Amino acid sequence: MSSSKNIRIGTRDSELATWQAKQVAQQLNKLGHNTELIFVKSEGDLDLTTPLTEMGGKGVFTKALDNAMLKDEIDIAVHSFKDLPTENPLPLKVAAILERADPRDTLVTSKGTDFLDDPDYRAVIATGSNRRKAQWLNRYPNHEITNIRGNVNTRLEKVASNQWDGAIFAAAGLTRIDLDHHIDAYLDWMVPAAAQGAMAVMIREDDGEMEEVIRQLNHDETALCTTIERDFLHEMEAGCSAPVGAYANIEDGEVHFKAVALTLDGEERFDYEHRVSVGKAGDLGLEAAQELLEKGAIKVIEEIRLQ
Ligand SMILES: NCc1[nH]cc(CCC(=O)O)c1CC(=O)O
Repeated sequence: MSSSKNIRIGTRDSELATWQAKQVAQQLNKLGHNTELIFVKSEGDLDLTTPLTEMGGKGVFTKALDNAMLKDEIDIAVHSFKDLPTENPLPLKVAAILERADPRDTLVTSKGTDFLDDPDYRAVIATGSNRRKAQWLNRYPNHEITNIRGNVNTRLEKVASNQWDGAIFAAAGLTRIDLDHHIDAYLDWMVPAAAQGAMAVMIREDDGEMEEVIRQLNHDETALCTTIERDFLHEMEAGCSAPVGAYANIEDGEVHFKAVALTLDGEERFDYEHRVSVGKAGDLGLEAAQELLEKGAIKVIEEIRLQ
């Protein structure tokens, strides 16, 4: 591809999405390509009142960018990989998965974390995610979860104004936009969302020229791990609103994979944990889903369908 033509990078206009798109622009600039950012508003950003779990779930943040790409208004789209549905019927594909940042969930509090040690304190914790809600209630059964929407900045303001005891955020989101000083605790015990902390770059399926450029940005280890996590999610037929977590990482040539599915009230959980050599990790996501469904996690999926 000639380096004089701009690569049109489509992104949502939130601070986090813009940061991520700029990151991709920088990497492309380093490879000698010119770039421009094109901002596209998504349904998920425009409607801030409907709970995410009721917005038709799949693709509320990605549909507008998909359409812009299909109409040839942009060449590539940058996404938080965890926001991308595992099923994509459109003639679009992921051409690169970038190196993952910190995958952990974190707690931001209004008055410190001491309340976590008081078993009688009935804390109110804000999150819009069923995965975070179910895992939190599993660990802190007498706490209350309140639903939230809105971008990272609005959610932080509400914690600061003491409306809640705390709210849960992805470490990667806060760190990328320099707000990680708000983090009061890293929730190492919480299993992250599939692909949390990773970015994906999408292209038109038939755009071979762009594919050659973009695939240079791929980070192989991140791609292997997030593929296992998303295979698991897909095989569970769980969708992004399910109380399901999945996290794979590579240590000493082995893939370590953890997956969890919980009932929405957090009372029941189904856990999977396994290590295999990198060469044998291809089917880990599928195996984990089959094992958990057999163990009883099918009820988690049925519960989410009835919602
Ligand atoms: N659901 C929105 C969303 N999509 C990606 C991130 C953070 C960045 C990432 O996980 O890659 C966030 C915010 C959050 O979960 O707190």
